[in-house]
Amino acid sequence: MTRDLPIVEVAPGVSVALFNMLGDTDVTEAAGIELARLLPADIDVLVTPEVKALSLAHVLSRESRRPYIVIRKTQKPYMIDPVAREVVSITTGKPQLLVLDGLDVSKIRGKKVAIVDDVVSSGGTLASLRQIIEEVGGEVAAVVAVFTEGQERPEVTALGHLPLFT
Ligand SMILES: Nc1ncnc2[nH]cnc12
Repeated sequence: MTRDLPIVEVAPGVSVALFNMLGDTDVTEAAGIELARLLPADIDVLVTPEVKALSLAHVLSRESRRPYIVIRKTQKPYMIDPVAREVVSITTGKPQLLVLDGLDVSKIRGKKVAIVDDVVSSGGTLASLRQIIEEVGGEVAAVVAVFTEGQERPEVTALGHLPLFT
């Protein structure tokens, strides 16, 4: 399976080969099935940030038979005691929020968690996700992504690596 990735400038002097799985059923299915094979057997729950990795988390959940929790980018009125962290992501450039609904805390506390993302690049999102998960008593036992980008990330289980153009 091949895709041509457009080179997009996301900040002055920083360009990425943009990988957007949203709406790409074939890539999402293939990547989810492959990553499910690489998932450690003792993982209890998957945690994913909205929105680009959401359908990947669905496939991983189905394949691994583990539930998944979505960390939102905005706080919703229906959330109970939300846990929030600010993050600066490479593709947005602006500070954004990551918010865990308090209702999901009990699904993470005391559990072995795998973080699921599409691309791990600067690691900003990953660091904030870790903080939220650890703050509510979860253990991050794996990080899985379709691609790492830029620097090498031995702690991330990925299917490939993308260059960062600086
Ligand atoms: N190359 C990329 N494509 C999509 N999202 C990204 N986030 C960071 N790098 C990215």
